[in-house]
Amino acid sequence: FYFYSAPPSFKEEMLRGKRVIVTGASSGIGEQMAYHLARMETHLLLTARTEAKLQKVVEQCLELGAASARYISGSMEDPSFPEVVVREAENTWGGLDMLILNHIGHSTFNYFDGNVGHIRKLLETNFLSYVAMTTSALPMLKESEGSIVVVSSLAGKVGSPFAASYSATKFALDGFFSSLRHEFIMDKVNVSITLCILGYINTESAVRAISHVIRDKPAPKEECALEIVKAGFLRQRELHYPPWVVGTAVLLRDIAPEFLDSSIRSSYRVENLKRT
Ligand SMILES: NC(=O)C1=CN([C@@H]2O[C@H](COP(=O)(O)OP(=O)(O)OC[C@H]3O[C@@H](n4cnc5c(N)ncnc54)[C@H](OP(=O)(O)O)[C@@H]3O)[C@@H](O)[C@H]2O)C=CC1
Ligand SMILES: CC(C)CCC[C@@H](C)[C@H]1CC[C@H]2[C@@H]3C(=O)C=C4C[C@@H](O)CC[C@]4(C)[C@H]3CC[C@]12C
Repeated sequence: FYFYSAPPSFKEEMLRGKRVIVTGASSGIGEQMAYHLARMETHLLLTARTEAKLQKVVEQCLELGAASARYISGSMEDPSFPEVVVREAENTWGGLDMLILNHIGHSTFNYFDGNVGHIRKLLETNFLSYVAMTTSALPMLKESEGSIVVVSSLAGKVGSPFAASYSATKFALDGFFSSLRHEFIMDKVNVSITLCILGYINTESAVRAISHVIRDKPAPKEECALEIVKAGFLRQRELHYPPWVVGTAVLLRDIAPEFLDSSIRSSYRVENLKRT
């Protein structure tokens, strides 16, 4: 009840003129967040690797009413790229109100194949780049008393088969950002950190990866994106979306872990998984 009781009221006008970075904005949930933020008349800096897609998303954002919209393309697998993105925001706006960390590198949905090198790369993209962007953006966020939004997953709160590497990078986010939140509060740094715990969402890449193995119906990416933007702006500690699925799983994790584990295992159609 504590988590899902009605949050303080949110009005779209509240975000007008805010300066926001969205990573992984060329598709899926990141793209949808960009559209919501555009309608709310924010200034947007979008990033991902694929320039052609970013160009289209930026055009659409301008049509929807963004105060301004631009992109910078590059890979978060490159350890120097996070700082490049933040510099771009600094040079164009001279400040920043919200940092939305959402991108993920490619991972396959299957048995762990022993590829340690892949985990190392995935940690760079899914975890270290989040830390690096936060570090570079912190002076600007302190000044604006802004917000950091970290997009994670149910697989970052409970273990799930066939996503071991991915899950490790998402658990790392919880450890790092939940510690940092304590420090901000103790140090009177007024920058909020919102950790978003998402269940299965109907983005193209997720549906392609798991629809043959998981029976559950995915939740809509448009609504998911709006809930993330709202939670970040309202400076909520965590977002659980969809609330019922994620709320139940997180609760069961602590009071009935073996029951949760067996329900997770039985939600997979393992026979449809091709061993690689
Ligand atoms: N969909 C789901 O079921 C769930 C999603 N989530 C989380 O939601 C977030 C968004 O997921 P979703 O929208 O489904 O993902 P998508 O695959 O749709 O989008 C991923 C984004 O990241 C970008 N990206 C990929 N590789 C890199 C890279 N090396 N460097 C920089 N950017 C990169 C992609 O663009 P490009 O290829 O152009 O670089 C794209 O914009 C993720 O954090 C994910 O973990 C959590 C739980 C469930
Ligand atoms: C109570 C239980 C039934 C809940 C089980 C939840 C399971 C089914 C859900 C919760 C989070 C989901 C994963 C996720 O976060 C993101 C991705 C990345 C995408 O590119 C490929 C799919 C993948 C691995 C999802 C796979 C399915 C997961 C584990």
